[in-house]
Amino acid sequence: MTAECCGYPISIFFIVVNEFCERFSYYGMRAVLVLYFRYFLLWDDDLATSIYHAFVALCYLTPILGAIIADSWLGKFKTIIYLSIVYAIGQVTMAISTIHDITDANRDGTPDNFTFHIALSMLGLILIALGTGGIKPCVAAFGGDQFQEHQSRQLNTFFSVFYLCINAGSLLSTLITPVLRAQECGIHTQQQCYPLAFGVPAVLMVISLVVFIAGSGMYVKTDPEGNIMWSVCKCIGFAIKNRFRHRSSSYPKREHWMDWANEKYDKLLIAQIKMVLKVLFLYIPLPMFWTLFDQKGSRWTLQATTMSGDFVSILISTVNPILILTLVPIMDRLIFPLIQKCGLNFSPLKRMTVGMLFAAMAFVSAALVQIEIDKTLPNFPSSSESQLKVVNTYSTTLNVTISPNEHLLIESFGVQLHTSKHTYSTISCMFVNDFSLIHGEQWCEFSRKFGFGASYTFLIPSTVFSDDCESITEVEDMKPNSVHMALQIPQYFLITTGEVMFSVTGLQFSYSQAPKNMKSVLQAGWLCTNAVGNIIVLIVAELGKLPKQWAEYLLFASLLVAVSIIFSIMAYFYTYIDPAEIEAQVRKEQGLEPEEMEKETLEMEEKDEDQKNEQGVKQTKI
Ligand SMILES: N[C@@H](CC(=O)O)C(=O)NCC(=O)O
Repeated sequence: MTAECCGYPISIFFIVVNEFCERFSYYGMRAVLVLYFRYFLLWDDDLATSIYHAFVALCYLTPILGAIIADSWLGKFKTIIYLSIVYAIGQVTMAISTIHDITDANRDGTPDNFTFHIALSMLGLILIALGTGGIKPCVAAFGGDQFQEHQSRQLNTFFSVFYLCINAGSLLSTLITPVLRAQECGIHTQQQCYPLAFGVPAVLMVISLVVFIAGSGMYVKTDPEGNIMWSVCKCIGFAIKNRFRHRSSSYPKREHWMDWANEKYDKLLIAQIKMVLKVLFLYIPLPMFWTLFDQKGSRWTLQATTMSGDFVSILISTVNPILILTLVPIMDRLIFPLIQKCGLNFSPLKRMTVGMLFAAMAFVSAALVQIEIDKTLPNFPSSSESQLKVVNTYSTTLNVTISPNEHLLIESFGVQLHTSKHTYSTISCMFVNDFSLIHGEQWCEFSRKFGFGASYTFLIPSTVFSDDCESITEVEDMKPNSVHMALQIPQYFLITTGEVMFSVTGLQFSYSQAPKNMKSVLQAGWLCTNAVGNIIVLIVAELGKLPKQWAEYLLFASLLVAVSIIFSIMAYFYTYIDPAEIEAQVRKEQGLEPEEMEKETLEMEEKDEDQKNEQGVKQTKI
């Protein structure tokens, strides 16, 4: 019997605090990672973005490794501890790799040996990906293991609270670590403080580990049952081979193709594999949701850069966790109970379908915003056009004729300021409020707000300093961004509502439909849908360039609607199961472990019928 508080096992307190600290560590490090690549390692945008995406994809591929280790070898508890140690070492390695003084022998403020910093940071990132991905399927499943049969309502609430902790950690760290980076620190020279920005997440990871270990005495720990993954693969392989051997129509058909493993494998294992395969089959369309969802970090952020509003990047990266923190309680406490009161069965798979439709609507909203933005963007010359700018400083209007077949020779001008030889300069700046021209003791100052996205040309006559600053003419080549970024709020609201319906429910569903010894494996399968979704984004971004961004948004929205229709059909034919009951039935048929079975039957009878309805559970025999 585990210690309880308000109907919840006390041990889950340690698990949710552990998750909060771990997610703080992960998202905090991620918030400054691209900046570190760009401004510390001095990589270009493309390399920085590619390595960043490769790292994120790796983080969602390693869960399968963690699940195999947990379910087959070490058990969830030990796997979480060992991989958290690897994770913390990775974070510390990463933080050390950002100390510029280590290789700054000439003390000029920049590292002298970039290879050292690159090698150390790559090692750190690999360890972090192994750690964060490895523990990810185990922590949620381990949290679920703490609940007993009669606590199914509390179990659902746990998954929501778990998701809240993820987003609280993400929100705080996304706000804090960029501020830490902006501080100055160093031994020989003062530079932007990357060691602090990466060091604080490393400390949080150590705290996360300590909190998890502190709860040791209270956890329900289930032992791994041998190398389950290997047995599963062998059993599936045998069923396929056996089916092929008996392909002639003279052999009687079997109810399920996995029944062709009956000759050699335990009925219980076959029943468990059937449960897992049914859920994995249902996962096939799911990556499409993540394909859209993960574009909020790329396409939508880029969209925001063409809109007006200050502090865009900080606000944008926190909109999602802020909305999650508000929407999860509203959904759990208000919307879902209300739907249930109306007598509607809003089962997990229906919620996930509706979640997908919300994500599709978010992309329609993004397309509408894009159409508004496009109206305000300047027309850039296409690959078959040139653009001429004629600045007429003559005292009267001139006619310009352009001969269509004439070839233009475009000269490039020097771009250095403060030298009299150069006549033309281009400066791109952020937050320009003051702009001064200085010539010896004389100066002209322009003090006003220059809009984001705008481009200005200042025509300076040769007489300016003998005449006066008024003779300078300012031309607005490109208008400032005028579509306000507040217009993005509906799309963020829609995608986050979709996330709550899809992701939180998917997490619960993956746990509830998995046999006891394969819970982490199914969590890993669930996380893999995210990795595949990210890979689709990379492929589509590379291959399918549509001429108009809004058209691409609509294409993604239509694809997700099509996928959600397919998913709803698959979901219609899916029968919710209670894995424990099926396992007990199989054991009964095998005449095994009577005492154990009696206990399970008793527990099942005690189950609250209402709680079953809430989950839309229909008992069935596989
Ligand atoms: N909403 C995201 C967090 C974020 O993007 O800030 C989320 O909950 N992700 C799930 C996770 O496990 O990190």
